[in-house]
Amino acid sequence: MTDAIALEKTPPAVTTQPERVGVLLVNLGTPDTADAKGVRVYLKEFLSDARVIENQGLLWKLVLNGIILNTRPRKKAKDYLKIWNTEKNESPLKTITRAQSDKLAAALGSHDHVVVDWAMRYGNPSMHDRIHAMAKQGCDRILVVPLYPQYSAATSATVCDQAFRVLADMRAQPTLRVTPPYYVDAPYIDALAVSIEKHLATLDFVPEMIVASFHGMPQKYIDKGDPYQSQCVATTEALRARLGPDAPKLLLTFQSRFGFDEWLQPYTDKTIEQLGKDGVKRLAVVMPGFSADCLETLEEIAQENCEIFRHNGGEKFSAIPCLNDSDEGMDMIRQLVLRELQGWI
Ligand SMILES: C=CC1=C(C)c2cc3[nH]c(cc4nc(cc5[nH]c(cc1n2)c(C)c5CCC(=O)O)C(CCC(=O)O)=C4C)c(C)c3C=C
Ligand SMILES: [Fe+2]
Ligand SMILES: [Fe+2]
Repeated sequence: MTDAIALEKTPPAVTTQPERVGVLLVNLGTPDTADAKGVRVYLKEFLSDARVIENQGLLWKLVLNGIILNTRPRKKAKDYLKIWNTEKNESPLKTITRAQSDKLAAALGSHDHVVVDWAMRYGNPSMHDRIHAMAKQGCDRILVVPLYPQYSAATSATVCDQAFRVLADMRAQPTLRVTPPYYVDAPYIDALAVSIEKHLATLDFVPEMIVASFHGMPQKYIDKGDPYQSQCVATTEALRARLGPDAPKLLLTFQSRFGFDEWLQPYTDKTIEQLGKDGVKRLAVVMPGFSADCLETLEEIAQENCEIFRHNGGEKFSAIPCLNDSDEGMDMIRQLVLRELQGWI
């Protein structure tokens, strides 16, 4: 015997609109406002996801609701304010993801039955709203594009979970495809190399080395089988090979540790501190795992880690912008999407 499912009455199975194909770019999410209230709402949704914090037991619920959500939002709101896009009154992650979506739509303009849109896994615009909007526009096929070059259950998998959750109460479901991780795809590695070379050419110094800093995760998730770390290693090796032997040495590290567990090592902040102490004077940092600049790149790396480096003897520091909506970054997304749309357009 199966439980009854409350299927929605709309949209109708037969639409008068032509069949369309949706392409939905999805990034992590970010608060709607740079104040404690906005950050609290966002963190509650984010940190209540069992893909992110796997043990959602009573102890975690007490820690989350009793401590984290009462202390972290105020502190983090101050950090968000430092990087906030005041013109649009939104977080940079939203501004950049929207720009990526607009530019991809323009690049795919010749395919007039393709609808490009963007969403956030946590917060707004929600995947629920954007998938329903696509269905209403007649998209009976949707390509979901998690904007994470390296797969992890905490990022890519939760996007898939959410997409299928949204479809769960639809009577006329669109067919879904999801782009795979692209951590060693040539267009991605090329785009990273070009963006690094372009950025270094704008500096008044040559870095002695480049730190390739990826978002970290608890070591125990890797021990249980998450392939994230090995994909970060593969990206770094491919990038090193692509940059060639004359480029500054590339050093792999992991940033953004959260909580008391052991996270992937070496830690970015400790490495940068040590490099300063060891006499390195000129440093650049690239963040290949982030498709768009965000709190973790603009505040944690470009501000906090720059301070750490200078405090420990470093002199020149530069955070290399993420691929964002740069020409090379957009060309990479376009190629990825066109490859995965094969047979649909
Ligand atoms: C256990 C907690 C976390 C895991 C696992 C995690 C993995 C992970 N995150 C990103 C990308 C981003 N994370 C961002 C912010 C952020 N991440 C965590 C925690 C975990 N992330 C928190 C609590 C926060 C919020 C800020 C804070 O309170 O410290 C962001 C930036 C969002 C923004 O608004 O700008 C991104 C992007 C990846 C790729 C990843 C898996 C490897
Ligand atoms: Fe994170
Ligand atoms: Fe952080």
